[in-house]
Amino acid sequence: MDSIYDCYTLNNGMQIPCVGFGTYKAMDTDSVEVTKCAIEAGYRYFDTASLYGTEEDLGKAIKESGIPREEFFIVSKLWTDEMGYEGAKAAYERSLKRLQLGYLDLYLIHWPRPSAEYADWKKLDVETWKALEDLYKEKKVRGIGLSNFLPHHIDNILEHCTVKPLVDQLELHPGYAQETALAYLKEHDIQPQAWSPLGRGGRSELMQNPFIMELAGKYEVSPAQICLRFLLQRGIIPLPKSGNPERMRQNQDIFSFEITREDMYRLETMPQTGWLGEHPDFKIPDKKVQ
Ligand SMILES: NC(=O)C1=CN([C@@H]2O[C@H](COP(=O)(O)OP(=O)(O)OC[C@H]3O[C@@H](n4cnc5c(N)ncnc54)[C@H](OP(=O)(O)O)[C@@H]3O)[C@@H](O)[C@H]2O)C=CC1
Ligand SMILES: O=C1CO[C@H](CO)[C@@H](O)[C@@H]1O
Repeated sequence: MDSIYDCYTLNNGMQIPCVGFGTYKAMDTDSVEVTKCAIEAGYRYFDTASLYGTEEDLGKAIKESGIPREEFFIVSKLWTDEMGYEGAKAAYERSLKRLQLGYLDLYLIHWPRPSAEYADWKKLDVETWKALEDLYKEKKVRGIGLSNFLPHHIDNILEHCTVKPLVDQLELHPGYAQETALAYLKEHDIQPQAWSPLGRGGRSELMQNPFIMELAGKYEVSPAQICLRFLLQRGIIPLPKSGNPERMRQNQDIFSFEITREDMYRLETMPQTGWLGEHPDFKIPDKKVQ
């Protein structure tokens, strides 16, 4: 991988860029401007969701960029209150409408269950997946996948599917390595993607971790670049978000250095902070908590 334009090949033969741009909280600033800025910085892969409230502005920025649609890789996700066969199909149409696009490159189920107490999640997941399979078979979407699905959730999908998931988007960073989930994804040829790859950045625990800071000094890069390069070298697609042009640039400047095997091992085995966001079985986000 030499640049953010380089791609992995997914299990259906489709190409996916090795770095994406996250749009959650892009609404905190002017998200059309933020997205335009990210496009100018070179990003073409954008991650959104019906939850984020960024689909309309992302669509607007794409349109106004004048860059052909095919040069972008656009991913959205259906929220927990849009699950079920009919719910998922209708949600896809709403996302397309907000984005003003004719198709998405990937459409994902955002969470495997609507709440920790929701007992019948297996049935709901399969019904939702069937809708995504039909969208895929009808060629309305280029690819379909999962988000926040752990091995036991994916087992259920694999038992009932006719189309295999292409990707799974998980919280992944050096403080939360998720080895078991990653080994499972590798075994099943499902591409891992990292949400909150910077551990939510800013002055977070991860950005101030002494070992990450030591490596940043050694490689003459920032702590954020260490986190992103670490994911890249593990074959994981990071989806960093930034509203700041300098940090947008910095987050894609991760191809001119290589973390040694020894330092990779130290990063892989560093003390874990655990999950910072939510856990797919214990702490499920509420749509109102944005
Ligand atoms: N599937 C899912 O359930 C989830 C998916 N996601 C996706 O993943 C994306 C990224 O995750 P997110 O939670 O936003 O967290 P990130 O780990 O990407 O961190 C974003 C924060 O880091 C700051 N930041 C960005 N670049 C740098 C840098 N170089 N140095 C220091 N700080 C920096 C940003 O501030 P600033 O803007 O000021 O630069 C922002 O506050 C989301 O936008 C979304 O698309 C996220 C959560 C859950
Ligand atoms: O995608 C997402 C963005 O972050 C939110 C807050 O952690 C999550 O709930 C959601 O899944």
